[in-house]
Amino acid sequence: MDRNEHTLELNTSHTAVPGFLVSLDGPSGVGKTTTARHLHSLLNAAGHRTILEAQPSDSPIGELARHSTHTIHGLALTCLMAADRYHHLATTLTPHLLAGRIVVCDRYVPTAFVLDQLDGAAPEFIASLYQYARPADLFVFLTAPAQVCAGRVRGRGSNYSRFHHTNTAEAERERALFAETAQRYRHAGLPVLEHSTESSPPEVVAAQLASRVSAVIINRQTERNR
Ligand SMILES: Nc1ncnc2c1ncn2[C@@H]1O[C@H](COP(=O)(O)OP(=O)(O)O)[C@@H](O)[C@H]1O
Ligand SMILES: Cc1cn([C@H]2C[C@H](O)[C@@H](COP(=O)(O)OP(=O)(O)O)O2)c(=O)[nH]c1=O
Repeated sequence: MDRNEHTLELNTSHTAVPGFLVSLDGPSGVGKTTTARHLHSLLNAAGHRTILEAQPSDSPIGELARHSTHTIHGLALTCLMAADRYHHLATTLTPHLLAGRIVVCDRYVPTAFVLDQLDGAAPEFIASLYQYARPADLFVFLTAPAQVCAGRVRGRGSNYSRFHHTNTAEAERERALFAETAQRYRHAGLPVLEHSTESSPPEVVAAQLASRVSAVIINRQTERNR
């Protein structure tokens, strides 16, 4: 086992907490925000008390992080994103989870493994930085080919972040790092679900994902009630 896998495995006491954290990660333009919104509605409609959150968060730290990718680089940006993530966990995610809610989070720690590496941070450093962050109960990785993601980013417009890749070569580097990160998480025994957004419209992608996510939530609830 290498050091990253070890660090990823350390923190598993969260499974005793009543709520359920579903994270959605994947390359820019893959459809995280669109899918997360649909998933939130579908899970609520299915009777799960669900909250929609996103990272960077809407706190002052998150707003600074979101709009600083052109002015803050490297380890400074890595640490700013981590400060936002720990603050978001303490002030928002953990209270919702303790109240037994399902939280859908648009980006979580897996994004750090990709974007912070693109900005020069070593994976060992990223793993160590997040050793105290509660793992998600289900890590969803949305997938699509790089040219599809880059095309969607171009079509969406309003690309204020350095990580909104419109160029297929950059999008491919990002896609490959997300695939590697999903593999790293799987290897560490964490619950990973990969779901393609390539060939179906957002409502269909989200409906298929909602039924996969619901099954995992119900399974967890059954285990807890045993
Ligand atoms: N399944 C899909 N099929 C086609 N287009 C999609 C799909 N999901 C999202 N989109 C579109 O792709 C663009 C990027 O989606 P968005 O949710 O903003 O991605 P992300 O949050 O991953 O950057 C948006 O214009 C959105 O409407
Ligand atoms: C959560 C997170 C976001 N970011 C960057 C990626 C995003 O392009 C940027 C702004 O986030 P956001 O406004 O949510 O855009 P996106 O739709 O791409 O998620 O912040 C990081 O660099 N590291 C992180 O850990």
